[in-house]
Amino acid sequence: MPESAAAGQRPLARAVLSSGPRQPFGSHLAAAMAARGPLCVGIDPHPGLLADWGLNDDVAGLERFSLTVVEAVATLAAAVKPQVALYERHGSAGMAVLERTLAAASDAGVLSIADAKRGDIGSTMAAYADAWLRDGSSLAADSVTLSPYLGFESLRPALDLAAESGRGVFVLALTSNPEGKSVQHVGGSESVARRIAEAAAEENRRYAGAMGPAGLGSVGLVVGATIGAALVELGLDLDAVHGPILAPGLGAQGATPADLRSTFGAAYPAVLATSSRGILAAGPTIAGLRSATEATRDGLLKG
Ligand SMILES: O=C(O)c1cc(=O)[nH]c(=O)n1[C@@H]1O[C@H](COP(=O)(O)O)[C@@H](O)[C@H]1O
Repeated sequence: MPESAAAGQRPLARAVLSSGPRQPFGSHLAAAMAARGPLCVGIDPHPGLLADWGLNDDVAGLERFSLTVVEAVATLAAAVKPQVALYERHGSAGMAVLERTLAAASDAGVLSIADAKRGDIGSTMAAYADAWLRDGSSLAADSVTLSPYLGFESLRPALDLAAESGRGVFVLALTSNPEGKSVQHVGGSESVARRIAEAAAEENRRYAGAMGPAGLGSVGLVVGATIGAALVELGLDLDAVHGPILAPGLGAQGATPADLRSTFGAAYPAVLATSSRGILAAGPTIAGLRSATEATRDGLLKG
């Protein structure tokens, strides 16, 4: 029996785990990206996609959709990213489907990123951390997206619990939506986004000993593939972060693999590109989803 299952915990994605003690999330992700390529498949069960797949916009449709995506891409993608809002809109039964989706991803050996974008004052943040990052929680994923709008340090309970439990976080820095600029670019050369990147770098330095040979920390950033020249304009040094960069915007939001390479430059090896609708539109067949995933991944590898 795997050591973590023996301890009564739901195991991290086993396929990318080497044997031995639990490793930090950044090491798992680096290994998964090296083995499978730099693609995360977003699981976004939008009502329109459910309809296109011939499914009802209900809990049964949600479950069929989610488990089909996991089955199709688990051996091809470095990670899957269920979008929490699209489960939450179905109420408690929808959240139960999310739990089963996370469990299915773990069983299938693919890392999970719960796209929950959580952020609150520290005492409440501790409860969010318990939900998404604590061993034994039915919603615990391998990592979670966090919003630092209440201040990076307000995320402390999640940062500490992630480090303690071998999980990871992705903190929003430069988001893919055009409105993000109105907050994230404020401050010019001392921009909000730059402060977030510096705080993430500092956090990864604190846990540098746990980084593993691949050198990826477990505190990642979210930086959209659609941001154009913002990294240069704002002076963000993503190399110094030493963590994974989750890059949404590929496909449905218009970014191409070539955009990713030009946007991220020397930091590209740390970039985990994520696409949801661009791949999900190829369903409902497993073969369709697999071929869209492979084509997207190959595009990223070739640039
Ligand atoms: O944190 C995210 O994943 C995220 C951050 C961001 O800046 N932009 C962004 O699109 N996302 C998420 O990434 C997914 C993008 O979906 P597609 O546009 O369909 O590929 C959605 O689930 C968004 O919520």
